[in-house]
Amino acid sequence: MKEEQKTSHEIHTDFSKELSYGSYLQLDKILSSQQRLSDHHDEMLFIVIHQASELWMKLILHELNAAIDCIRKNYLEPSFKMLSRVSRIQEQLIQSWSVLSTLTPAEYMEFRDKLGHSSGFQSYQNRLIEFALGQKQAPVLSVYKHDAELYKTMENALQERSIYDAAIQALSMRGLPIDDAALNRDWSQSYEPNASVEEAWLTVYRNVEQYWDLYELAEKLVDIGSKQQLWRFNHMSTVERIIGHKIGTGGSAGVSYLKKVVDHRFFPELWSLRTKL
Ligand code: HEM
Ligand SMILES: N[C@@H](CC(=O)c1ccccc1NC=O)C(=O)O
Repeated sequence: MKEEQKTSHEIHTDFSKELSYGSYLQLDKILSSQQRLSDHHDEMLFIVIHQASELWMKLILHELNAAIDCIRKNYLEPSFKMLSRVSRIQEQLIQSWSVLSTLTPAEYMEFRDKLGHSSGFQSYQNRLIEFALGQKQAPVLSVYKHDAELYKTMENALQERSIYDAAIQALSMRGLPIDDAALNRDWSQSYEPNASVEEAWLTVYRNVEQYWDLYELAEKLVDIGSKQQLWRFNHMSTVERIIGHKIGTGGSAGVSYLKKVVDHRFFPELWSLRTKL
């Protein structure tokens, strides 16, 4: 005789000793971390958007750092999957501006004064992503000087090779001539464009059948660099929509500062080569 069908409810009823959904995901911690400083309804949106963004940034860093390790070992193929994932996460982050733009200036002004001098400028995960993508700015570390452990972590991250430094090393490992200045440099400094690097990428783009993997790497970097700029642009325009040209809580000029940030280009030769093709 056929065994009587059990409903999904009957299969597991005693969860008391087992790992549960909530304990595995530590939802007690995550879902008790939305503490509003005002009793204004819209502050919840503000907190959740930031927390969700920081979680996605955590995953971006996890993927980017693993991709850098792969590229440095010349395992380009495995890095592609991670870099594609980074790109998709960036799309999620870009989408979050659409949710935040439902916050009107009047709603934000209800609780903005509670934020004091705190600001996204202090997001260390955002700085770690910028460092991993090659935008090294030592002065931004000064905001962490009151936290010795974090300061040390950030100083160490500043000294690490970026994904672009790893890609340039991969060009060299493939026999493409690269100036020593681009291969052995002070990694804590932002990368300066170099003619030999542009020439090497041009060789890759002109001979794709011979350098297919480097070509794919380059295009993945362009995807990530342009999405990072798109995130910055959408941040700037959402901020303008919400606070106009008020100065920032972090002490910057606000939107005019954010406009300058948008101008920064990651992976410069991957852009300059396009005019020469
Ligand atoms: C009402 C919403 C928001 C406003 C009005 C706003 C405003 C600003 C302003 C004015 C700055 C410049 C620094 C300062 O003087 O404070 C800034 C920086 C920043 N914000 Fe926001 N922001 C908002 C939402 C967000 C969200 C949702 C994120 C996501 C994590 C974010 C991340 C950042 C980051 C990373 C910076 C540093 C940018 C840089 O220095 O390159 N912001 N924001
Ligand atoms: N800089 C913003 C404040 C702000 O947006 C903010 C404050 C605390 C935590 C995260 C923030 N988000 C991004 O900058 C402002 O000037 O209104």
